[in-house]
Amino acid sequence: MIYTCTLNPSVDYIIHVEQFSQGGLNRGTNTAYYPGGKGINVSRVLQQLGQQNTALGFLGGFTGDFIKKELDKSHITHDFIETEGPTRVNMKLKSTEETEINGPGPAISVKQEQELLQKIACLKEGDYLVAAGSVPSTITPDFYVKAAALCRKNRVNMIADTSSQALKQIVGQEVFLVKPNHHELGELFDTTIVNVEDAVHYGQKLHEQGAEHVIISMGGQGAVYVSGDTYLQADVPAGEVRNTVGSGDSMVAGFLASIAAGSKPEIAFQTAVAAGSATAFQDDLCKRADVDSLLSHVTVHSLDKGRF
Ligand SMILES: Nc1ncnc2c1ncn2[C@@H]1O[C@H](COP(=O)(O)OP(=O)(O)O)[C@@H](O)[C@H]1O
Ligand SMILES: O=P(O)(O)OC[C@H]1O[C@](O)(COP(=O)(O)O)[C@@H](O)[C@@H]1O
Repeated sequence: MIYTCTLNPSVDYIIHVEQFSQGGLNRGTNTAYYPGGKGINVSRVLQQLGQQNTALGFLGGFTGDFIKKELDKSHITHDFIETEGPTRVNMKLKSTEETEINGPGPAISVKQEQELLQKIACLKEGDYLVAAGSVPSTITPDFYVKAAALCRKNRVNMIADTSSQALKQIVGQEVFLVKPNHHELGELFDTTIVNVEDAVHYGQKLHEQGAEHVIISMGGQGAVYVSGDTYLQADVPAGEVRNTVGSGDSMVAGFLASIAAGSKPEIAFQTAVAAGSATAFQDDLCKRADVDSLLSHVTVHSLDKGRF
């Protein structure tokens, strides 16, 4: 069984403004609301790709109700812990540039945090837990480390997609997959990742420190995969980019859906890139048909390990 865990979900509010003027009155041309937060995005794409899963985490208020209704509409099982305050609204402003404003999210009590850890402690051998997104400031900063310890104890495959301090803490833990983007990877090692060589070099370090599979996404420059003796690089297919919010989450879902269906890592990586790009090429997250039609346009090359 696959579980996703979103500590700080969001309603993603997309607003298009033709010429954004800072400090002025701006009127949007079109708007949309999507259930968001990294784990929830992974749940939605997994469902599209035929993998039933359960979404865990914290939700509250009218925004939390919206997310639950949307998940119900998509037939995604969920088991959230209710917060008193409302789930945040993250604004994604589309103008000549993409600007994101992600809120802090509601307060979470120690009791609520314990409740979630108890749910994670009940997962069974062979299950997958996708722990994705930022850790709210009101819970213990090492929440993902605690989750990783429970997963290791119960032989649950943990996937971590996070950034900043939470990513730093997960390094050194035995996890199934980590998927930083190249900015997050650079921040982690206090460097700048400019090319595939850099991505492989630092990806290797994550693998050596406990991550079985490592994917480094590089936006329009494609992605790199590192595990054992397998080093792969993929280019992105051609297409018109409409909205990259959720592309990274779609990659995680693409990889996991493919692995859970019994594919080899090469195919799972190709599916991951197809799913990431399929999301980038439309307003909402990708649909199964989009991923299927992009798959053959994603070229995956083996990289010679001796080069690194
Ligand atoms: N400009 C783009 N063109 C095509 N695909 C893209 C583009 N930007 C992102 N993607 C797809 O989405 C994946 C994840 O994007 P990235 O921005 O690196 O992740 P994140 O959303 O985690 O920051 C990429 O590997 C690629 O497959
Ligand atoms: O938990 P964080 O880091 O604030 O991120 C939450 C945001 O990330 C998203 O999950 C999108 O993530 P990606 O673009 O990295 O795939 C949005 O849905 C949400 O608004």
